[in-house]
Amino acid sequence: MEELITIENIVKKDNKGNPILKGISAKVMEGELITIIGPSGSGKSTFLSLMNKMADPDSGIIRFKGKPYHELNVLELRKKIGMVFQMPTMLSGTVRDNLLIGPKLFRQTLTEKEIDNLLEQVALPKTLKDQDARSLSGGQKQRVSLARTLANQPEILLLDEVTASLDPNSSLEIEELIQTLHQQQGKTILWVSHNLKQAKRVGQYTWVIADGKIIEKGHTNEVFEHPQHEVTREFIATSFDEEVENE
Ligand SMILES: Nc1ncnc2c1ncn2[C@@H]1O[C@H](COP(=O)(O)OP(=O)(O)OP(=O)(O)O)[C@@H](O)[C@H]1O
Repeated sequence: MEELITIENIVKKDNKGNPILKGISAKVMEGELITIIGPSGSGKSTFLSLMNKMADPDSGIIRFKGKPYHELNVLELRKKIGMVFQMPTMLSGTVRDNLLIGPKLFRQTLTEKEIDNLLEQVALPKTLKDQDARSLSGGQKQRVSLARTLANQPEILLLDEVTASLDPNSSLEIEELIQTLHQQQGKTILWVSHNLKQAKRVGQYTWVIADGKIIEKGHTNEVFEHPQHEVTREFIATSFDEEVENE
């Protein structure tokens, strides 16, 4: 399997010069589904935002298929490495209009059949394409948001807490859709999740980010069942307790 993203010792500072990411190195291989967990404020979202060049590291290098990010066209990169966020933002217009946004950036369009296929991939009825996107439910908006990213046929999906704003049923449905994309289409996925049960359920590999560093990475079951790092042990124990209390 090809090495898609290579991350070499990246440091990212906040606007006051304090480091948020303190030297992260890692590799993402084609077809992997990696869940990223860690305490609040540890740098997970910042890390993900560097992966599709929404921000640049202060030092270190990120490569896509061996090519440094700074040599790549940003739009092309974001087409190949798509991102979905916690809060699905619908632009004004219909579901169809929203799905056409990405291709339009490349002076391309989608046929009705392609639109139908995208809706099918995210388990939305075709009839929804003429509906005002802003009138949809939270779960439907997140599906459209996912379909909008898929319209660019990305090789990698970056998911930042994509089920956190959804009710438990919608959350599970989105989770299943993403797993299907991984299993049936072999999509490579980096998935930041606060929900540890979800991170454990869906992950093939898990990275733990704490205080701006990856302190642990490995097969998901290993990381959850036999964490090597004391911070991981504590984080998993306390977070699972909180999740149980919140149910
Ligand atoms: N643009 C910014 N300017 C200044 N500080 C920032 C900026 N973005 C993030 N930070 C800080 O960097 C740290 C890491 O934030 P980040 O959102 O990446 O963490 P996180 O692990 O995703 O947190 P959470 O789990 O709560 O979403 C935090 O202390 C945050 O306040």
